[in-house]
Amino acid sequence: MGRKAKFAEEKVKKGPGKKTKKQKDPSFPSAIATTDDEEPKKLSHRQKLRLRRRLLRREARKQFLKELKTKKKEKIEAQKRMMNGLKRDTKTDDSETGSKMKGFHDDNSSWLKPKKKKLLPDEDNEDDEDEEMDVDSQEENGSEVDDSEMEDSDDDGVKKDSGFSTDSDDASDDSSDDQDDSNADEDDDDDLLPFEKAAKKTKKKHAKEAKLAAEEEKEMNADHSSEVFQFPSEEELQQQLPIPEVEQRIRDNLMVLTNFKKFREEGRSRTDYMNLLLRDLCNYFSYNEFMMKKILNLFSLHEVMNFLEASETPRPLTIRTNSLKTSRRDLAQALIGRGANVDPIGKWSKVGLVVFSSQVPIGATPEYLAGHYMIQGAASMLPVMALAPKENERILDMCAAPGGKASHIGAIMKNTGALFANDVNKDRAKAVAANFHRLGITNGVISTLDGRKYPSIMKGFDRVLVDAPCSGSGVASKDPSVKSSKDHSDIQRCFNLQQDLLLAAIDCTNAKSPTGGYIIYSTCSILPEENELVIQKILAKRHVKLVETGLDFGNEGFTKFLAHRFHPSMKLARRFYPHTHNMDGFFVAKLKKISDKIPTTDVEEMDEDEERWFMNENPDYILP
Ligand SMILES: C[S@@+](CC[C@H](N)C(=O)[O-])C[C@H]1O[C@@H](n2cnc3c(N)ncnc32)[C@H](O)[C@@H]1O
Repeated sequence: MGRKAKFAEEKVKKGPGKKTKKQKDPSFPSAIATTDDEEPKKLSHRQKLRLRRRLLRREARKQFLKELKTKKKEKIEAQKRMMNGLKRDTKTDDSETGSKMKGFHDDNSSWLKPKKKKLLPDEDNEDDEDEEMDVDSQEENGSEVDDSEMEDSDDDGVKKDSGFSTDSDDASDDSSDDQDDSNADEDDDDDLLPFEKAAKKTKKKHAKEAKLAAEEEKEMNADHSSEVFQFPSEEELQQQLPIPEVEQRIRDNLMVLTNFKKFREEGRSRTDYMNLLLRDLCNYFSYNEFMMKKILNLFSLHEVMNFLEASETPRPLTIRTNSLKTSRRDLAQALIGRGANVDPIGKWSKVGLVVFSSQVPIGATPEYLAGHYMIQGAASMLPVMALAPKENERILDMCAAPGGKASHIGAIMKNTGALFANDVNKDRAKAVAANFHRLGITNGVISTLDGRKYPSIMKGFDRVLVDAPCSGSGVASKDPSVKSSKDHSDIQRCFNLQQDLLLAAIDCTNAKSPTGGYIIYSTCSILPEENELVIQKILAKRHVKLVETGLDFGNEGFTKFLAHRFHPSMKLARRFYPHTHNMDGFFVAKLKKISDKIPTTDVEEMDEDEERWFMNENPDYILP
């Protein structure tokens, strides 16, 4: 039966029996310890907020766990695929030719995501992206996911709440509040019955919550305009800020620029803010103004940060299997046996491997010395894939040193036909010879001519690769000097040489080749002056057309840039970026030679256009 609760009136004690001495009065949860005449409790504003947060957290946790599960599954499947792929490699690696591949796909989206932590907030989905990146790296390290790593601060300011706290977390939160109250009022409440105590406590708690909610609302409605970024005074601008403060100013400035109407300071123009941003970005990332303006012109405000950040970190170490000597599967097994952690680059390449870690220097393994692989950036494999060499062809690599791409061409040709590897730099050409020797390329002819003179010496090639000398604006992570050493005249010099080399390459190509008649133009620069503009000029000067590269990923070439317009077929070219593809910045265009005819174009008009590009020594950027 149990004992009766003392609901209303105090009953006269009949004397303390054994049981009553032992047991305390029964207590009741606050929810039922109310009298009928009390109104049903409504949720306070704060309670509603908590409830909403709780639901959101629960939802986020569910979503996160789901993503984690999918990722794990994907990783396992990728590993299985890799092993299957590697099994297949033994049969197919040797037939690594463009003819069998219809296009090069990029299904390794996870690898293609740079893993660097973001410096500045994204416009949208920032949390999602960060989380994904964290998960990636955690998975890589094989560590368990720890909720505590996803903490966000609760706006009650009491404690840092786990991002995925459960109801019980909140309950404990509440109970700690209760604890405080009960301690304070303990003495006063001695005379009260337990349910009265509970009701009092609940009322107090609601009052406290109502107060907090009112404060919160007041805070929300408060005028925060004074907290918005204050544009620095002339005096402040003269001061050298510590780097963390420059970073903060970039953040704040970006916030103003992305919501200019709302946050701008009276009397300040967008140019003022952009100039400050330019100055701070140069300072923070160590660029000169010239290069930073070029970059600001290329990307949106949001993307520019991603590009700059990605250009600060090295790209993954990648190697290309030399299919003349081994298969990717055997190479992977050999390197794994030496303590390396390797994975295929992705579906788009049958020969590329990413080296995540290695206990031995990857440039000094017995396999390396035996010529089983070439250390080569992922992007460097793309121009050769676009070239799609065939066996028994005559192919020219006009700017070949140190021979990474030339040896790739040789391997695909299976040492048949003839491979002419040229480079004007005699010292660098020695590296081509050394690499050919190590990798077992036996169909190579090495020369050290100025590529511009090549057509006067030899012509009639089925395919020509022009991996042109360039500013290197896409490889700042490898060579940071590009950030501060290049100026207007360097870019113009590159443009002139690139144009001349490409013209010579076209003149060397046999338009009537039964198997080819193709020219690949590539650079490790992201500047349109060295890419689309070069192709645009060439389209007017030679009878060629742009064709598909066969690379199914990469951004399209520009058909317009600032006030300039390029040929619509320019979209067939491909652009690769460190922040988008986790590769060096690269440009690849494929041309088909139609005939030897030289088009008659209005040269004067073309020169004027060219002048417009290069006349301004310090071109202004367009405000995004
Ligand atoms: C981007 S690198 C080539 C990299 C090479 N394709 C590889 O994959 O290893 C450009 C090369 O062009 C060469 N070069 C510069 N001017 C040249 C010219 N006028 N004729 C031929 N080669 C030239 C440079 O010596 C440099 O080695």
